Amino acid sequence: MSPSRKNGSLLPSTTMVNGTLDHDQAKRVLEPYLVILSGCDRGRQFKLEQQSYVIGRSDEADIVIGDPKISRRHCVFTVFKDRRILFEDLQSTNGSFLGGERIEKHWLTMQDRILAGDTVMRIDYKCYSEAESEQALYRAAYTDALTGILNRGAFMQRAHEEFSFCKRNNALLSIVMCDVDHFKRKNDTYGHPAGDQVLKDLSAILSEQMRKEDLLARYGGEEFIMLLRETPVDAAIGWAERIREAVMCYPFNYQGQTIPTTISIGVCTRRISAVDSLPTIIRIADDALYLAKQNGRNRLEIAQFNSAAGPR
Ligand SMILES: Nc1nc2c(ncn2[C@@H]2O[C@H](COP(=O)(O)OP(=O)(O)OP(=O)(O)O)[C@@H](O)[C@H]2O)c(=O)[nH]1
Repeated sequence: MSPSRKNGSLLPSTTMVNGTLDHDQAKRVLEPYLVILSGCDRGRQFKLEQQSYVIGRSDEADIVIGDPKISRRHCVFTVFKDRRILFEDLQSTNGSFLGGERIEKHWLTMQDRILAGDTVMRIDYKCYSEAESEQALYRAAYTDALTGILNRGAFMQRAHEEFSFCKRNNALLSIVMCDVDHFKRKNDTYGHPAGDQVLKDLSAILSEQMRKEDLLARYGGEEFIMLLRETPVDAAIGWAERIREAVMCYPFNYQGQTIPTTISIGVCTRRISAVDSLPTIIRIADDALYLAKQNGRNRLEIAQFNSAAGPR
């Protein structure tokens, strides 16, 4: 099956027997994918199954891109029945570009590379198995094998982009670190696989509580890190308190054994200025987490600042 050119777009063609596809053909059917070629989401790809996809930074977007230079609702890809795809910019702040020129509306071909913020994307037509093997490579590089959430390296890469944006815009940022209390004891009491199950369930609880536009990663063994965009300190505290309670009330269980679990949390909220650095903000959140441990665990501590230089 080779893609054929029609109405200016490259479309996949498929051979059908009696109007239907046999199993092998079905496996080779080419479907449209949105592929992210560069920027903080490089390597991600999304199968375009719906009629339209809004791309943006906010929770309301169908495809959320972490690039801080992308608008909350930046652009939309509309997939027509004949599989042609129309690109439209949604009056984004920084615009969308093709070949160096700002575009509002454009019928896409597979050669087109759209630039939005620092993100370059294009449409590709792939069969399921090809897309699956590429997704597997992406997962291995950017996600944690046990929990499926971002790994530390991928988190730092994205968090640095977000941090640079916050610096330029003097924006609010919250870093939340959390760590399972007495996790070694759980491994010792219930076994390592039970400990693994706790980590998987915990990451699912945290994921559920996150907005799509925020970041969650496994930072170390039983330590997780979250970056909350534009979140004032009261909202960050309320959110952290909710996850602490959600974890405390969750019936963690492994092979019939109940595993009571709590977490300690450190929160650092900061309006980011030119003097700030991401490692420092993370260290301060980690110090607050350490304090939460010292003060009895199953609690949260908030890092306090009295100057641009650091915490009180
Ligand atoms: N099951 C499991 N255990 C892990 C994993 N990664 C790290 N650990 C264990 O997590 C435990 C962390 O123990 P500590 O750093 O002593 O901390 P803790 O027992 O949680 O005590 P506090 O943090 O002070 O409440 C160690 O026993 C590690 O072996 C993992 O992927 N799976």
